[in-house]
Amino acid sequence: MQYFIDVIIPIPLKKLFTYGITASEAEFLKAGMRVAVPFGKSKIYTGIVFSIHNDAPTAYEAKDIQQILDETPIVNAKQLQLWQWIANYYMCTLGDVMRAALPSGFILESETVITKSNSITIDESVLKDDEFLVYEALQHQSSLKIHDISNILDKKNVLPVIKRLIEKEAISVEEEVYEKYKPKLVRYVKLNANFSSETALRQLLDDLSRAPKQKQVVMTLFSVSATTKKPVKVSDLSNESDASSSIIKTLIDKGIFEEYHIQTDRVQYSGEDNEDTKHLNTYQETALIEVKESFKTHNVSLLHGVTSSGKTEVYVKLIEDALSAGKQVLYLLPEIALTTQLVTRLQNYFGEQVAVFHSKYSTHERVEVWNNVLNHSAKAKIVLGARSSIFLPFDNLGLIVVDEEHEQSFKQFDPAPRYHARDTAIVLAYMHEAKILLGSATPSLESYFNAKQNKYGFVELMHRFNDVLMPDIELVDIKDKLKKKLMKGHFSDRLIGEMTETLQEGHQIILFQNRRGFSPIVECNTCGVSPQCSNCDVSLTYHQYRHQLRCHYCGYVEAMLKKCKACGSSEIDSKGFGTEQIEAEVKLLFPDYNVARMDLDTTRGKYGYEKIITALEQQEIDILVGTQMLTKGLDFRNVKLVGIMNADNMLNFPDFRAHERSFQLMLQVAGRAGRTEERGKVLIQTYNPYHNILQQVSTNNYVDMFNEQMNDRYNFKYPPVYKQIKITLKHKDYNRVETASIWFAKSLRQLFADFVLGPESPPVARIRNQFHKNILVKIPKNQSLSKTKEAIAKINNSFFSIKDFRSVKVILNVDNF
Ligand SMILES: Nc1ncnc2c1ncn2[C@@H]1O[C@H](COP(=O)(O)OP(=O)(O)OP(=O)(O)O)[C@@H](O)[C@H]1O
Ligand SMILES: [Zn+2]
Repeated sequence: MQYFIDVIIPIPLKKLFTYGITASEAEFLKAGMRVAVPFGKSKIYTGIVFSIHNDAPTAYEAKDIQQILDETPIVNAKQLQLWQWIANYYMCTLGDVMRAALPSGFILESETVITKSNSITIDESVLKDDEFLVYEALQHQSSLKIHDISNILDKKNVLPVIKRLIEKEAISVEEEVYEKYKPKLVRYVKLNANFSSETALRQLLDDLSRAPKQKQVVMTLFSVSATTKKPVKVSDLSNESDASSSIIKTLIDKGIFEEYHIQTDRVQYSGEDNEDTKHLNTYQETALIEVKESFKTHNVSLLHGVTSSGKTEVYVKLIEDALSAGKQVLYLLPEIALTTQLVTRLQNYFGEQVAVFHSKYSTHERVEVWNNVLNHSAKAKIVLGARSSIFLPFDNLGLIVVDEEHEQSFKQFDPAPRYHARDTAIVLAYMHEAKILLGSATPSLESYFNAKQNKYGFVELMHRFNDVLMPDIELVDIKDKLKKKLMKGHFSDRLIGEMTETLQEGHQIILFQNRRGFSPIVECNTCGVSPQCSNCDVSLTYHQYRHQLRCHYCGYVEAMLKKCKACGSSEIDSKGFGTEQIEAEVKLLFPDYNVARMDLDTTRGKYGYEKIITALEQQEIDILVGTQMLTKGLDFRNVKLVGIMNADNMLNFPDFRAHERSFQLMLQVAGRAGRTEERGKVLIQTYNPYHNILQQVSTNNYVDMFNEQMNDRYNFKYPPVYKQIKITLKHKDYNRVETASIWFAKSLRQLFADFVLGPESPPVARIRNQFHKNILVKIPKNQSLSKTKEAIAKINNSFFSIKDFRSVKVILNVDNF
């Protein structure tokens, strides 16, 4: 009998690839293990075993695998099931999903770069001959590709050697990957078990009466362990008892204390201010009961709770329940909201059971969390993570929380899989028979719609914690202010007045400047030409700080012009305003106060964002100017005033969700004001104070907004009323992409008639020298989504059988909003 495996390879192949294995390999292998497999002429990939069977492929001769890389599966059956759902629903390949799902540390492949490990020096005698050859080569070259190593060793299958070298910590994969891989060990002490009986203990204290310092330390250990019920760090004990570490050492040497180590996670949990969970107020209590009640009839529930109502505390109670039922918990958040603020809050409740999963972590840190979840480690009972944490190897989920569920960043736009983490999490919860709670102060229309349709359970929490009033929101008409000459730069007299008062009272201020679609561009005052990116059809953005012009699409940079390239005039002006300019103006208006700025430029680096947040918390900053980043569920104690510099540019953004998003954004920023005792104040500057959305924002009227927007969605056939698939075609030759997109749209129209829109050139028609064309397919509720996708996939296949179109890139984006 012959044995075969179907393998997922991390490249976009339409089908799984079949390889031959021996009978004993067949016995050993399980789905979810990694194997090294040859592919194409000389490539080797890390693949995941999908299934084991006896059917030889008919279209090709199965090659043999090179090597088995795992002893036990690193991907479980539920994950493989989820991967299939994603590939199917989002119209991509299992290879695409695999690449997104696995931390890159798990995927060795031909393109992998190997470097010398710089952390330790290796005892060369432990290296086998082939290992030594590679190791030595790396003493002379800074990095090697896998095929270089193949050449050095003169054999094809080099992955086992590399794997051994990694295990011996002699090499690193992809520079940063292994450099930080050194578990941090923290010293703890406990009382030796010999003294656990009361008599033994009394005896010990008697014996120690002649060593009062030591006795004191023993007593402190007692009281500390009694209050925290957690492991006691040597450092904490030394602080608490005011004793030097040498006294603790004496106690350890005498066998009275036992010393032990715990490997701490990368995100340090500072067990110091160990809080018991807070008591819920009556509103929260009611909401909690209602959520539990809704879970009796629904798997998914939506918690609509106004800003600062204390949704987090409600989640905490639900998490406690899931944990005590022995289940795992996933707490999903938008990337940017994953700050120490929330991490610390949860760690105060759940200690080291919380693991954090974040894209700013090195792949090795991610591998570590992966393994902790896989092995049911006590350190990963709760995973707090961004989008990609839905891919972790859970096998026993009891609860998923999706906080800030309206956030757009849960959707991955590029590359494939173009999945939405909230929607995928719902499927994940279903597979585990777990409950899932979506929470937001400003729910997405689709979730609220589903709740109204009773597809989801629905719970409201409409009171701020502490009974603080919702902030007072005032609209300031800048057109009128301009006419009356009451504007200084971008600041109205109202805003300046409120700012002055707030600062005098010792409170802090947040100024919000939406950047999207309104970046500062440069224009020649003489001929009106503004410098364009040479690769993309957009104007370059002016960055004052570096005195540069940049393209936000491709990253192109040039120095700021001295003269207009078109007419040579030196009268060049910057139009529009970004955060930088607001910051500069504030500094002039309020020279005696500390001003800081938070946007993509100031928050690079792993902790860039957190540094600014901490500075604001510590009140080192009086006025913070920032973009969207400011909106993500942050909790500040002393911010009293929020200014929204210009509401109009977000409202006018060409997107069917622009109004919904503006509403969410403004209410979220407004929600940062007045979260403790005093009511906060929000000023919104606008040219159009009668705009419905602004009226709805100022009265905090979600329901009005919902009804009005839903009306538009019905009328114009948009989600959540219709489903939507966007097809983007790209090519460097405009004519080719145009012909191709016309062909594609025509084929679609034969099936879907009026529900096909386009092809259209997007507002930015050329990016990185590629021309784009978009086609939109709208799918009414009564039309089968899966049949529609099948039909599109078929058209896509015929498309690629046309020779002229083969070089055109086609992107399918399901739920592209
Ligand atoms: N039961 C409680 N006891 C004590 N403090 C509480 C309680 N509930 C909430 N708080 C405090 O109130 C503040 C707001 O709570 P939280 O951050 O959970 O609100 P939220 O609903 O998540 O708001 P947002 O949607 O704006 O993020 C926090 O500082 C929190 O510590
Ligand atoms: Zn560009």
